[in-house]
Amino acid sequence: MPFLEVEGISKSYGSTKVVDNVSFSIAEGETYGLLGPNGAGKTTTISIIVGILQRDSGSIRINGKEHSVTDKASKAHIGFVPQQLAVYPDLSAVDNLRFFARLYGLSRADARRRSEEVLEVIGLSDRAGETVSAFSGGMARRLNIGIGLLNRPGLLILDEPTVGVDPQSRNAIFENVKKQTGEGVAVLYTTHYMEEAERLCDRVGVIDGGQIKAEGTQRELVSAVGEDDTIVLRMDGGRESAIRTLEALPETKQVSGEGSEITMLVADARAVLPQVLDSLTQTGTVLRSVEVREPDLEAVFLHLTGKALRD
Ligand SMILES: Nc1ncnc2c1ncn2[C@@H]1O[C@H](COP(=O)(O)OP(=O)(O)OP(=O)(O)O)[C@@H](O)[C@H]1O
Repeated sequence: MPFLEVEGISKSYGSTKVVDNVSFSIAEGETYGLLGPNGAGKTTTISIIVGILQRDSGSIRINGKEHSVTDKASKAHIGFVPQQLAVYPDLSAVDNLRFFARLYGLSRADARRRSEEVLEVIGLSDRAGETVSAFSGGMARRLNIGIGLLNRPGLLILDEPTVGVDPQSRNAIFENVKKQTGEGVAVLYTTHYMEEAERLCDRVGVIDGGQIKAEGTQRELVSAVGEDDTIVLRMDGGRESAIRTLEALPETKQVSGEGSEITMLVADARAVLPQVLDSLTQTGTVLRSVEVREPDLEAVFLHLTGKALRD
């Protein structure tokens, strides 16, 4: 049973549908990415799940039960890290955590204990007493994530958590997310960065104009849109005979050569690579290098929406 089940949620402003019949589910320990450009409807979808906004229709189940934002137990399943920083700049990191832990209803002693644990998780234990206004953007964002972890949520929702963050903090954020999924937390992660969706998410929902256009693992999405893989082979000589060998393989869609390089298109490079290497070895071709290029989510997005993912 999935931990989060979103079914057919919609939201309109006036006559504009900004979330249009969106459905997806996330299992325990799974990271699900909502990938789409600015204005696609990611924040609105999240705001509905968190309860900041009301949906016009659709249903949400968490841990098998109808999710109601007025139900404390239901809300306690969710840890939410908003796009905008929601920390007090004049307080220290530890005081921020203790304050929010008390807001979540933890006793004073539990709030202290949990704040120390969370500082450890987000890697800020040695900066705990420093005022947040002295933090870098990335450190403040890690603290923001820490607040989302205080109540040990089963579902962690992060809205574009790496925007404007330095590479080191970005990696720390990724590690935090992986640590959480390792402990069984279901993660909903929105981004307009294809690389993040590819690196972090088990499954991705491609969202545009309020609609989920396609969903699956990167591999599934790429094969669904029918983009071919490319294999680039470099060799010292014998290019023409190698091309003839490769053209004879049943899986080959296209082969072309230039200089010491051969480029071939196939549906699934990983599946045919052993055969490609075998047949070239048999005909005496000496390879210098082999490179496999699989189509990325950018190509998928372009294919599905007719536009680029980037701003
Ligand atoms: N209160 C509102 N009134 C009218 N339109 C709104 C309102 N809030 C959001 N929208 C519109 O809804 C659409 C979806 O916005 P949303 O913030 O969910 O997108 P997003 O994918 O999260 O993008 P971003 O990363 O820029 O936040 C946008 O076209 C936005 O202009």
